[in-house]
Amino acid sequence: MSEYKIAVLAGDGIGPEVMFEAKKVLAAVSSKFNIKFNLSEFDVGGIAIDNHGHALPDATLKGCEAADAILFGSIGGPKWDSLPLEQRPERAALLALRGHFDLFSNLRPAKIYPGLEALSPLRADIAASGFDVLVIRELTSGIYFGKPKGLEGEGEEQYAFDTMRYSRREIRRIAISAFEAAMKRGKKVTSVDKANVLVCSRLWREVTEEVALDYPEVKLEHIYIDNATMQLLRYPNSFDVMLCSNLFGDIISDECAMITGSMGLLPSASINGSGFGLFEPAGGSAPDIAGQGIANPIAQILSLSMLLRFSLNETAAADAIDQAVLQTLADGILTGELLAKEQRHLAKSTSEVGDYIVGLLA
Ligand SMILES: NC(=O)C1=CN([C@@H]2O[C@H](COP(=O)(O)OP(=O)(O)OC[C@H]3O[C@@H](n4cnc5c(N)ncnc54)[C@H](O)[C@@H]3O)[C@@H](O)[C@H]2O)C=CC1
Ligand SMILES: CC(C)CC(=O)C(=O)O
Ligand SMILES: [Mg+2]
Repeated sequence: MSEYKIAVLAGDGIGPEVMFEAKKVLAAVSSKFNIKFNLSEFDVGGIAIDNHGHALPDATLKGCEAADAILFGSIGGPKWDSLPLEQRPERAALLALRGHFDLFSNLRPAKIYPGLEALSPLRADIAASGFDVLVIRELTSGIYFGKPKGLEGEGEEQYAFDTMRYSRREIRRIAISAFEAAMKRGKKVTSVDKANVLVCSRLWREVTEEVALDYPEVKLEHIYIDNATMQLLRYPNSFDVMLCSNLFGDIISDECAMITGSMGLLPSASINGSGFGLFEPAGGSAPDIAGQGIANPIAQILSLSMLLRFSLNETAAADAIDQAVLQTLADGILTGELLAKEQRHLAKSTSEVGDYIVGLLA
């Protein structure tokens, strides 16, 4: 029997609600596929500040180091918004974890599920053309990791700055991730930048072109970020793999999530060079809906599937979860944000969606 250690960090807001469903799904695949999972749960984010005085306590970091993979919920919320940036959950825990484990390669797959075209906010004829994109986002450098500085000067001349910095090495390794992924998909990489104004983007283009030489079967295109946000809505099926820097990938992946119908459908995998990873929904702690039992658990459950596939190589279990999610959506078992106002009375709760998926895995 295979046996794995998973660090479970549910976090804040809807994090614990959707994590509860993912753990039910994990128990179901454990029985079905005879795999033993030893789960260790740790505080992270705002809850960790409240309980331990720090968003990423030592015990949490050590627990993650001891694990085969990390299943992460989401963190942050209004309660901790007024803290200095360096103490906020987003920087002190999430960016810290990404940096600590060198999780540079962030995979965010987004697709319109068959039969669910009407859930997409895209115009119907455009949605019908299909949408299946893998955003590959650089996750441990760029402007989120450049040293911030503020405040200097006085009055209206007071200023603050953030720094965007990319090395050739950092660009090369994320570009390789994108080309490798494209080889297994539609053999097209669209690199998103702002090379008409940013020097980092000029280097990004140059290195991406160099990497492309090793992948003659893959078509490389470059697009400016502003145009990319527009073309995603206009010709969504013209994209396959979108290669993005940290900031642009953050923005583009939220747009891709919404094209599929909801932020609550988009999982993500953040992986380092050794295959170790942290797996989390692409969205945040959704304070506007937290505590109501209405959050969509699918992004968290699909993040679990990515953990099984990418870090543990448990392909059959991952496939079974993906299949059960597809079936659930096709059967119309949907949380409220996926439904039109007049159909909201048909909405299922977070736990009803989780239970349905578990039922399909029995
Ligand atoms: N990885 C993480 O832990 C992240 C944390 N955050 C933090 O989360 C907090 C809230 O951020 P927002 O900007 O509001 O972004 P958000 O992603 O939490 O929410 C944006 C919108 O998507 C909806 N949404 C998100 N997940 C959903 C789900 N599973 N089911 C149904 N609807 C869902 C929310 O209700 C909201 O309307 C902030 O403190 C932010 O810094 C934001 C992004 C990522
Ligand atoms: C702390 C933020 C960078 C989190 C976020 O928005 C994301 O990873 O998508
Ligand atoms: Mg984001």
